[in-house]
Amino acid sequence: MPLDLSLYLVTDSTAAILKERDLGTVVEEALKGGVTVVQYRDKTSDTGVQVETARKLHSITQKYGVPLLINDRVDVAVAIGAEGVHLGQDDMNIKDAKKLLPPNAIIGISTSSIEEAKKAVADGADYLGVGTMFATPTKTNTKSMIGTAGTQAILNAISDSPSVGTVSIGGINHTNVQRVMYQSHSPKKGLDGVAIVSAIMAADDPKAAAEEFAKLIKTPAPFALTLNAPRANEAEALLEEVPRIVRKMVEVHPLVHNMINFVVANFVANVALSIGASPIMSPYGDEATDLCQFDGALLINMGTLTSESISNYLKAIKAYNQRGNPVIYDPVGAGATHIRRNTVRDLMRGGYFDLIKGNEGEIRQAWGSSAVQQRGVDSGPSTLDNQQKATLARDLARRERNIVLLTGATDYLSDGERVIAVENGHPLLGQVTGTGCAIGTISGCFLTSHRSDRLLAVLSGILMYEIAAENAASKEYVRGPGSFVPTFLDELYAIRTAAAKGDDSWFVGRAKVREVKV
Ligand SMILES: Cc1ncc(COP(=O)(O)OP(=O)(O)O)c(N)n1
Ligand SMILES: Cc1nc(C(=O)O)sc1CCOP(=O)(O)O
Repeated sequence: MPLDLSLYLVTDSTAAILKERDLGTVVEEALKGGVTVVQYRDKTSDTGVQVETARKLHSITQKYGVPLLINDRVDVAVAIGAEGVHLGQDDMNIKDAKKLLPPNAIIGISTSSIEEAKKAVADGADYLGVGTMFATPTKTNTKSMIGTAGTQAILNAISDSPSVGTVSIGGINHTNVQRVMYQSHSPKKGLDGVAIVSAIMAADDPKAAAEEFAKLIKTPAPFALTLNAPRANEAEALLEEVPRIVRKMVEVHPLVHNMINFVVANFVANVALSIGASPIMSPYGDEATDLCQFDGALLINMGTLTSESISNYLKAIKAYNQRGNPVIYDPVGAGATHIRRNTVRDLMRGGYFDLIKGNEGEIRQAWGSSAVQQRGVDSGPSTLDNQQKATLARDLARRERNIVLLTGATDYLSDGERVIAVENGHPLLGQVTGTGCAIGTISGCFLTSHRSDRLLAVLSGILMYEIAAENAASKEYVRGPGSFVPTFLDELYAIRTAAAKGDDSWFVGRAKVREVKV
């Protein structure tokens, strides 16, 4: 029987999940919906009951040509002639199980670390259950929550073993399954499938639930990043495109939905209006289901975080992710408090960000560096040299499979392959609140209007913004931050007006951009 791990059902006979229903009926409905493997998992029943139940399930799975695996109990698998077993780290080891099972039996093993995964591969496992992906009420005594980043690290570590299958388990549902598959992918090895308990077993209609999973697994994530192959003289090649991308953004007149801190909301809305976009400021997560229908971008800026913010952010991220519209994350003050550090972790687990934008301290926190302690929202003294900043931006973008912008006197922008350094801008930008936050909004406008190369889209936005700042600062009547702000808005408006007329002279010879090799 061929092993297709793509939609792997793990049974659960507890009242909370199975309710009053018959296990065999629920499993059969799930099989009709497209489940490709069934694991009978029962941690409490006596051996006799397990053998009887497993035999009944086997008669059902055989009708659908789908393998039945038995959780933990090699003896039960042997007794009923099941296709294989799924073993935990504390169960019988693979070598002993192989002695008891027929030669072609499938053996899977639970793994939550690189060491466990490598050992399982060396011991001859056919596939690995990799988890726990996300927290789940189905199993609360899980060893460690590894998320997509931990899963990707495990896949990377065993990428020289292409024949070993992998499924992710824990908290996977219809909303996150595409992101789990997409963001867990390491350069050489991806997941073969997902293992699901409650999202199918507890569903009112297990057949429909399985059908929906099967469809989602076959379809690429709506936000899947197309990596444009680096070209010779990459920075120059990108620059040629910038004026056209700015013109396009002005024509599209994108909507940008800002969930932004109250300190800067007014300034940021004015920046968006000046460039020709349509801003809406809405911190209310339930509104996102309507707002995302306008196919604009969502900005999450957690500058003035409150106890309600996180659930509102997660609702909005879910709505925009499902629709495939861009989501930008500005983890303001990410390392300042333990609440913000946890929020970064929870939001990154909770949804996909097309762009993560932040200063050095914030990007290091998003990466998961343990020793980040920010004072307020400032980055604090830099501990990284320029090459290390470029590498950090590249590594985070590669791991998250998105775009990362690390801001500073020099901005580093990466899609995980290319790294572009931008040295435009003016010191007065650092004297006004909201100028950094507005880059998130600007990026949203450009990501909405140019979707085929997200790095180029963000680069175009930064250049429009920072060249306008230089133009404003150069006016003789600008004496400091107070006169800079209105002049800056005027200069953004001037570039937007020129672009609308097809006049690209604002850009000629102005970009200070280079490619960084890391
Ligand atoms: C595919 C898959 N992966 C992991 C598990 C682990 O669950 P469980 O049996 O509860 O735990 P351990 O026995 O591994 O400690 C699974 N059942 N299936
Ligand atoms: C059985 C199991 N094993 C896990 C692990 O991490 O090893 S998590 C888990 C439960 C998964 O249930 P649900 O799909 O309902 O979240």
